[in-house]
Amino acid sequence: MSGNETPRGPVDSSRVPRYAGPATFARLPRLDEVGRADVAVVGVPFDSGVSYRPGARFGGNAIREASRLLRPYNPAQDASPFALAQVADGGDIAVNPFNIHEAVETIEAAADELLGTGARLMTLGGDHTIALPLLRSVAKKHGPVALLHFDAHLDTWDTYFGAEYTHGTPFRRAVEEGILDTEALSHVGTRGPLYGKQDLTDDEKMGFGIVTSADIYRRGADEVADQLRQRIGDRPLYISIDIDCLDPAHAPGTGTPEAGGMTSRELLEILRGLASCNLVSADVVEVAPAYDHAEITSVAASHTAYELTTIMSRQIAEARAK
Ligand SMILES: N=C(N)NCCCC(=O)O
Ligand SMILES: [Zn+2]
Ligand SMILES: [Zn+2]
Repeated sequence: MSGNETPRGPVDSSRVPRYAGPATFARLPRLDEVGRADVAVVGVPFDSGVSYRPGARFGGNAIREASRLLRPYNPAQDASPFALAQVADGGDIAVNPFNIHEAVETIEAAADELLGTGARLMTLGGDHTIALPLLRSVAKKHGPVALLHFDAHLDTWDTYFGAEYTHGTPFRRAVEEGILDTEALSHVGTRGPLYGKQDLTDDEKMGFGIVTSADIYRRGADEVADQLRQRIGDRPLYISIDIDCLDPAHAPGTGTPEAGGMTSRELLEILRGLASCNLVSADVVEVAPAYDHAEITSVAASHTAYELTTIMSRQIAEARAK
């Protein structure tokens, strides 16, 4: 969309019931229907990097299904994200499930192509392995980026069974590759048992700060968001959200659940508190619908992607108005 075209929004739910027709994210047009987008929502059906329960390859489509109920106006951010900018569903990146190295390359190349059109990416995973190629691509465009990583887990481990590309290792690889701005890296929602204390020492050496799920409970979402915002400043920011950052009560449909997590309300409120950050792209990963009930997890993930999309759309509209 150029500056003065009106974005094409979702299917009108007062004319076509929201449960009818194919499920694109938020019932938005497909990318090939609008030509180009300011925000491209893409699925990455890949889960060959998991260490425990598989099934996140089905996450993107589960989120799309759950997102049928999203409405066009977001009161929490006082914005109509799909009117402010062209948001479109770019479909899935087809990746090889039998060759992780090839899959990682395919994801990076597809992200390069989409970012090359000027779009920001809202990626629906897939397991957390996919954050590495996405960050590589984003860093090619913006240089090393600030990272907010919402997750029960650190995902800065070194290898599993000798494998360097897994869902527990993307952020160590990213630090090694110099694609993250090590002055502005935070995990949010961290909790649960580790392999040893060294995990934390290593993680700190890489430059990460940690806001545990207990910190969020004690200090509240607003204070946490303020602190994160200060650390990030106006750096280009990537937000990676592993849905297992939520308590299993709020997100049972995931592969490596850990008790004692934040609520979906806390996650959404922290994100809203980051609305002024320069969000260049984001992902929501690790939704595994086979373990879900009543779409609890995919509803939470769809609202999470909606808040992230709203932040990006508002910034695109503001930049255009200048
Ligand atoms: N990224 C996610 N969801 N989990 C990583 C867990 C790695 C482990 O099994 O220790
Ligand atoms: Zn996790
Ligand atoms: Zn993760």
